[in-house]
Amino acid sequence: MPKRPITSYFTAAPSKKPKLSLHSDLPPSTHPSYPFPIACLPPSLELSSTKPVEKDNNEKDTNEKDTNEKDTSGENANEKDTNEKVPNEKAPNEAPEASKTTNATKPPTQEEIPPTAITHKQDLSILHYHPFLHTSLSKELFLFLRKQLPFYRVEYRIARAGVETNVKTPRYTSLFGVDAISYFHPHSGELLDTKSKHPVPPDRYRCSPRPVPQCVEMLRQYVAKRTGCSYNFVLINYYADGNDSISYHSDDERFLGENPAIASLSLGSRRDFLMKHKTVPALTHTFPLPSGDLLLMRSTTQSKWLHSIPKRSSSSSTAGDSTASWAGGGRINITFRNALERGGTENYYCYNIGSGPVYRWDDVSGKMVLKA
Ligand SMILES: O=C(O)CCC(=O)C(=O)O
Ligand SMILES: [Fe+2]
Repeated sequence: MPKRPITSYFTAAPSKKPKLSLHSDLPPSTHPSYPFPIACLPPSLELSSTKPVEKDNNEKDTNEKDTNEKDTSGENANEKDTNEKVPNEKAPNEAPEASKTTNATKPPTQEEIPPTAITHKQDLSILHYHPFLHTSLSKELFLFLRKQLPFYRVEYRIARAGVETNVKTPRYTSLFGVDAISYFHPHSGELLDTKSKHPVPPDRYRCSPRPVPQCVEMLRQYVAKRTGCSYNFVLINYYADGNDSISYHSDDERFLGENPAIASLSLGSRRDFLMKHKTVPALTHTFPLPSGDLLLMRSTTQSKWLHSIPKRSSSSSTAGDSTASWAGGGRINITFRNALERGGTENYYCYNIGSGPVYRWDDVSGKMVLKA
C-alpha cells in the first residue's frame, strides 16, 4: 500500500478533535490470552523516521528542570556543564551502529539526535533521549495505543508489618512478553521452551503469558535497535490524570539480572519522573518528561536509586504542556525490560494484569470503561 501522509488520516470534521484512522492492511493481532483482537499499526505510524524534529514553541525545553519548581537539593545546578551528549554511545551488549552526523543546515531527524548521558551523580547512569520520537509521531502513537490496548486496574493483597492489606494500583497497567526460558512461536503463538523448542509444560506458569502484539512489537524492535539492548517484556502504564501515580521503587528484581538496562518511553502529558538515591538522601534528580522522551536506565541505577511518578495537582498538570489539548491529562509509559527467569513472568503478570476485569478506552465518554 502506498504511504499516506499523517494528515490524510484526519477527516475535515467540524469537531476540532482530529479523528485517527485505525486502518491497517494487516489483520489485527489475536491470541487466546488477549481479551480482544489488537489492531496493527496504521502505516502513518511508521516508526523509523527521516522527518526533521519539529520544535514546538509552546513547550519549554524540558531538558532543564521547570524553574517554578522548588529545588531544595541544587540537583540540577550546572547540569548543562556536566551532562554530555553521547552520539552513538554503546550500551552493554549493544550491536555496532553506523555513525550518524547531524547536518548543521537541516534540522535533525529523531534518529540523529544523540541522547544525553546523565552520569555525574553517584551510581546514576541514564541516557536521556530528548526526544526519542518526534512530537507528532508520539501523539499518534499515544492515541492509537490508548484506544487499542487492554488495560487493568490491579488489586492485590500483601502483608504490611504483618497485617494483610489490600493494595489498589493507582494507575492502569498492561503487559506483554515472556522471560528468556520460553518464547512464542512467531506464527502459531504457541509457548515453547527456549532450549528444547517443545511446548512448555502446562505447569510452568500459573499465569497465561501474552505474546507482544504487532503494534507493540514494532515499537519493541525499534527501541531495541536504537538503544542497542534486547527486551523480552513490555510493561505499559496509563496515568489517566494527575491522581494516577507510581510510588518510589526500583526495578531491581533478581530475575532481571545484575545492573539491568531498562528503557522507558513517555507518550502524552508531561509528568515529572523523580529519582532519589537509596542511601544518600541529598542525592536526587528530576526529569520533567514530555511526550516522545525515552530514558535508558543502566548500570547501578536500579540497585542504588529509586524512582517515582508522584501525583500532581490539575493546575500544575497543564502549565506549559502543549500536549494537554490532545492527551487530556493522560500519559502512557512503556518500559522495555529483559527477564532472564521464570519468576519474572509470574511476577509481572500478577502485578500488571492480575485477575480483575479489563478496561478499554472509549472515545465517546473520553475515559477507560469496563469491557462487558
Ligand atoms: O511512568 C513512568 O515513567 C515510570 C514507570 C515505572 O517506573 C515502572 O513501571 O516501573
Ligand atoms: Fe519503575
